[in-house]
Amino acid sequence: MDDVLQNIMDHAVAVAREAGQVVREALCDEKQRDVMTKSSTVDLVTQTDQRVEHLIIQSVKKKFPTHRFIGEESVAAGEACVLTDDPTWIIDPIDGTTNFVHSFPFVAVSIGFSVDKKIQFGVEGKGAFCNGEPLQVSDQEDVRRSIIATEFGSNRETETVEKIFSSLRNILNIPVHGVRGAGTAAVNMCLVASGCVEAYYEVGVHVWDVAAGSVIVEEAGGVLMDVEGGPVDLMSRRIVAANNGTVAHIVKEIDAFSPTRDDAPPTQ
Ligand SMILES: O=P(O)(O)OC[C@@]1(O)O[C@H](CO)[C@@H](O)[C@@H]1O
Ligand SMILES: [Mg+2]
Ligand SMILES: [Mg+2]
Repeated sequence: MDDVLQNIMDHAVAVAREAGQVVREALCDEKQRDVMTKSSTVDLVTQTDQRVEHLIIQSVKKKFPTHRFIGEESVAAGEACVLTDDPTWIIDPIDGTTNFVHSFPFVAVSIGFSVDKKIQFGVEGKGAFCNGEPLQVSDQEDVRRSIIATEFGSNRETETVEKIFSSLRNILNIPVHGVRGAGTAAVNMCLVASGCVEAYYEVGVHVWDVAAGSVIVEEAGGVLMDVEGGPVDLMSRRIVAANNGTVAHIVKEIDAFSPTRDDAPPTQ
């Protein structure tokens, strides 16, 4: 990794730790978990999400004034969600806000950094690490001996819920050892990277949920795919992250659909 990128990554790690501390403290303070809603009554946000995103963006802007941002809460406030070739920080200040609101203790501060529309950190084969320890995906080749992670998302339209359950039924019927969900895409992807689960899939994620996790999975030796096979498109809101190409064949069991893309022009 060149010095410039290393410098950017060091800053990302430092600001993620600072943000994590704010989230940790807010978990113990009911007032900081006061809930508001966004696209639906189950799409939650708190002042802490907004505060943490602000903290990260201000900190980065000070050091790298020309860089661009895609932040979950900035997009919710009306900013464009467009990935250009420019250096861009892709931020989910709290991935797992529902967990956070309920003190269910799995949340992540998710920060990805892209240049030329490619997530950069780790792409040079330097590996993925958790507190200095290298991460490695599971070597399991048999999907029947696998744990698969997924989520139910926040879209409760009948047709969407039917498709989610249809995929889940197909996967359970393989049969797999188990199905799990941490309530956060970023944590699910880190679980794939650390070998605790063999694969994670979801339709309905956003680019800020998966940008950082995608490179962590790849650097830990895993593969990314679209839910119908083929290359993943981080703006498509569909993802499969697996330990290897064999387990990634769960794509055959997924009842795929196409939510509105993250980079779709706003409707008038
Ligand atoms: O809203 P948040 O807490 O940042 O995102 C969390 C989450 O709902 O986003 C994904 C679906 O959009 C799910 O994987 C995950 O559970
Ligand atoms: Mg999220
Ligand atoms: Mg979030």
